[in-house]
Amino acid sequence: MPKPTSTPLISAVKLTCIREERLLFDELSLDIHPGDIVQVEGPNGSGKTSLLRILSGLSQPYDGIVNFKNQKINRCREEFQQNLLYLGHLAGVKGEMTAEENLKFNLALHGSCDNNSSVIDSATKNEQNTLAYLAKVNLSGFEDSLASHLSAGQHRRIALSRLYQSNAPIWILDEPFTAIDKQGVASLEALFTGHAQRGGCVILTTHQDLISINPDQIKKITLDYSYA
Ligand SMILES: Nc1ncnc2c1ncn2[C@@H]1O[C@H](COP(=O)(O)OP(=O)(O)OP(=O)(O)O)[C@@H](O)[C@H]1O
Repeated sequence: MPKPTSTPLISAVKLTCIREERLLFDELSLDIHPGDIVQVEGPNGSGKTSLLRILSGLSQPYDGIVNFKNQKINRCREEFQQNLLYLGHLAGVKGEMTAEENLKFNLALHGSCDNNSSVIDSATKNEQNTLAYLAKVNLSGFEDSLASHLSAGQHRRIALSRLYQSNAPIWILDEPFTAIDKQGVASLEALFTGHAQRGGCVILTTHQDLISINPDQIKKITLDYSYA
């Protein structure tokens, strides 16, 4: 397990967020280190998505700074984005493409996490990878189904396959368990634990408890309207 004294992957310094003239959080500071699993919790509308988008650099805070390895993310945007996997509510699944085409599209867009692909014809390798990732998210047999014809949970699983495809150490995930069944949630929790053990970090929102992750390993950030 990486030492807690390591350089934070992300540090938020005195973040303030105001939406529709409502203060969602004020001077929120946190350090997220390799090995951390951070659960952002709070009622609907309390600002969880807003916080995740700010930490990802997709939205600007009213005040405060987000750093990647002690550097402002605005000053190292490209490097930060290479180190980040952000999955939002919609997560970019294309309904008019099949499950397999969606994964191939993502591989083309974001690349594969297989570093040995240069020794094998990359098209063949990507084909194999795509099928392997579909199997990991339990979508074997649905390769040729249009994403728009799949169930909500299967649709979500296509989005979640990016977790297997990505090399990025920082995972920021907005409601990753939405529409996912119990077994799928358990697999995701195991994936998060493994990712943290390998020196990555996971920042997620969820309305449910993380049941198979050691509670001592979870940092909780609670947004609770206390400033509303
Ligand atoms: N781009 C925006 N412009 C204006 N208001 C916004 C914007 N994004 C969010 N809000 C408002 O900010 C508040 C917090 O929204 P946010 O989506 O961050 O909450 P949340 O805690 O993620 O909610 P939920 O649990 O329902 O997903 C809401 O009242 C929302 O209407």
